[in-house]
Amino acid sequence: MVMMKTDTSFLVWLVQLDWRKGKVNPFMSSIRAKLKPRPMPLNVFQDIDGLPRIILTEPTGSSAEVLLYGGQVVSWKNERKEELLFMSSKANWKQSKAIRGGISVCFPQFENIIAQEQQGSVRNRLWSLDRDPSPLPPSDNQSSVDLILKSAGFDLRTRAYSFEFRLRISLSAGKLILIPRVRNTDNKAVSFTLSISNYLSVSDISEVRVEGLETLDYFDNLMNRSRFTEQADAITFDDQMDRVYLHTPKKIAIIDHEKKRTFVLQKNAMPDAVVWNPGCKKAKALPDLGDDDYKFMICVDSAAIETPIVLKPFEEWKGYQELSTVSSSYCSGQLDPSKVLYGFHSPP
Ligand SMILES: O=P(O)(O)OC[C@H]1O[C@H](O)[C@H](O)[C@@H](O)[C@@H]1O
Repeated sequence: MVMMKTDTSFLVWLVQLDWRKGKVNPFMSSIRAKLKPRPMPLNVFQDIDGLPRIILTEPTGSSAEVLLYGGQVVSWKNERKEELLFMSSKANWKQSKAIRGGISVCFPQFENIIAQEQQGSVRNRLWSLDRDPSPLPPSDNQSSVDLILKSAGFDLRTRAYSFEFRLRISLSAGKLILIPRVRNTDNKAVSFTLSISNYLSVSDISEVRVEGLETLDYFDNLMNRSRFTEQADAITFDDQMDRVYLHTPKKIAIIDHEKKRTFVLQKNAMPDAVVWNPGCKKAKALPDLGDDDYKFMICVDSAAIETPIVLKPFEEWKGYQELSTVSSSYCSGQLDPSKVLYGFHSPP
């Protein structure tokens, strides 16, 4: 038996041998296949509600959990095992409705066109693992997962067209990245709106400021979608809020004074941002939200709402969202929000 120093040099030798023979030897091919570095298996398990759940981990100790149901991220913990996403205390974990909390995709429409399937139906469907995420490189199975939802067998009713929705979810130290892609697999042009709905966990909504949206125009969903211009220096919350901010900068900071933590949301190809907190009254009216849960959550979503995305047949749209956290001491005046939003240089 020939012993080689490394698997790689042995493989090179096998390839050269096959090449010299001008044909593929099945015996050699099977040895080669066995020696090929195998990707680590995905960490998938069934939770108590029978929902397949994928656990992502990375070397500093942070983790994320993703459900095939809805392609939804239901947990993101930092290296100190603190949960960063909000999950409703009354979330419905059965496969019938969207799960209130975590990060979900609202597609192919943001508005509530069909009463039973508010904000798009992809969050109420069982996604699959995407074995071929190309042209993205294959993902590292420990810290990344690729999901796909194809419209085949999918009753869109008001929007009967075919598409493939791919979603890569990647975890790294202090960061959670989502790359949504939509391919039009129909033979006609299609249009859609979407949002990546981020339920962030906060200490107390009255202690939260959202920065980066000042001076922008927004639609107020609580005022029949009337258009206003933001006058405040930062968004603060003392009641229900439901707004779509238009043409936002690529970075938005969500500053939690009490926790001394700032979430930084960075996004691409999704020009709008939804800011939602149900406040006390609406929280009581939502059957899958605890009465006091509104205090501990804020939704800041990456979205494309004002101008629908139009795809020609077989064209693909690709978005990007990155969530990260930085510790902050805003209440003691140490955090300069412009540094969080624009780095250490002043905005141009
Ligand atoms: O109850 P859902 O369909 O999950 O929607 C929850 C909320 O999502 C968004 O933020 C919308 O702007 C709100 O109008 C809506 O109430």
